Amino acid sequence: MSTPVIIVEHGAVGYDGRPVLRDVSLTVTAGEVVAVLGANGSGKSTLIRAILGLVPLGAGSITLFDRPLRQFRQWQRIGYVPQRLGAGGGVPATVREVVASGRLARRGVLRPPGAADRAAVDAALRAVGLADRASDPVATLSGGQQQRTLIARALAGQPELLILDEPTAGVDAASQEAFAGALRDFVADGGTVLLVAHELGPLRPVISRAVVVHQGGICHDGAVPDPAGHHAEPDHDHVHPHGPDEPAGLWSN
Ligand SMILES: Nc1ncnc2c1ncn2[C@@H]1O[C@H](COP(=O)(O)OP(=O)(O)OP(=O)(O)O)[C@@H](O)[C@H]1O
Repeated sequence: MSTPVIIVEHGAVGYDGRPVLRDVSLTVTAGEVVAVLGANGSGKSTLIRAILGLVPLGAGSITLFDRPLRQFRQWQRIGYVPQRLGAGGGVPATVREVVASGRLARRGVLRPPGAADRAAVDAALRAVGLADRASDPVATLSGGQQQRTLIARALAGQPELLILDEPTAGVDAASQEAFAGALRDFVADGGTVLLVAHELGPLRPVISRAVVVHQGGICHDGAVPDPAGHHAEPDHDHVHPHGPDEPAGLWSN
């Protein structure tokens, strides 16, 4: 039996007293790539935000790397890529600077970057195919390349677990392929992945298991459903009702 990395037991989460997740149980073990699927507003993002401690559990429990979430402090073991780049536009950061910011949790803010930091940033840029854009301002990149920059930022921290919220939504085909390759390498090196997805596309062969969130619970946990399933269809109508509440701290620190 593989080592559990995430355990959610009977988790319930709501906003302003309105339940979104009622009874969710999920275990992700080391080396898995688990896709969280489900209709718009079913609570996929809420599930991963709860796992990251960004929204409180109303009931149940979450364990990360054998530690109750409440006591978990080793956030450098987890790389998180939120759904959107979010506010903060206008900051003329280069791709390298953004990716290098993924090292901060490891090296501390006051210590200058060393050879290991530079090597990790270079490796992350190569993994997502952006080494040649390292000196360019992020704002000059396409949406897909910006998303790849965020993924490289998470990889640069050399996490053991990557949590990604719709990493390929609205992303060009080349970026999706680059991302699938980066994920494959990450898992080959012993990493574990939990990601929210709508269309799996090139990711499909990398996914080892799918869970489908429906009506506050998990209605499927197993093989990746057929693409004919409504949430996996490429032309599935998908809108983003999210407000400006994406956790800026995890992006900007
Ligand atoms: N911060 C919040 N405050 C209040 N309600 C919220 C908040 N975040 C999400 N919700 C609501 O909770 C429900 C689940 O949202 P969530 O973002 O988890 O769904 P999702 O499955 O990720 O959706 P999508 O596929 O559209 O990204 C939705 O009805 C949403 O409007």
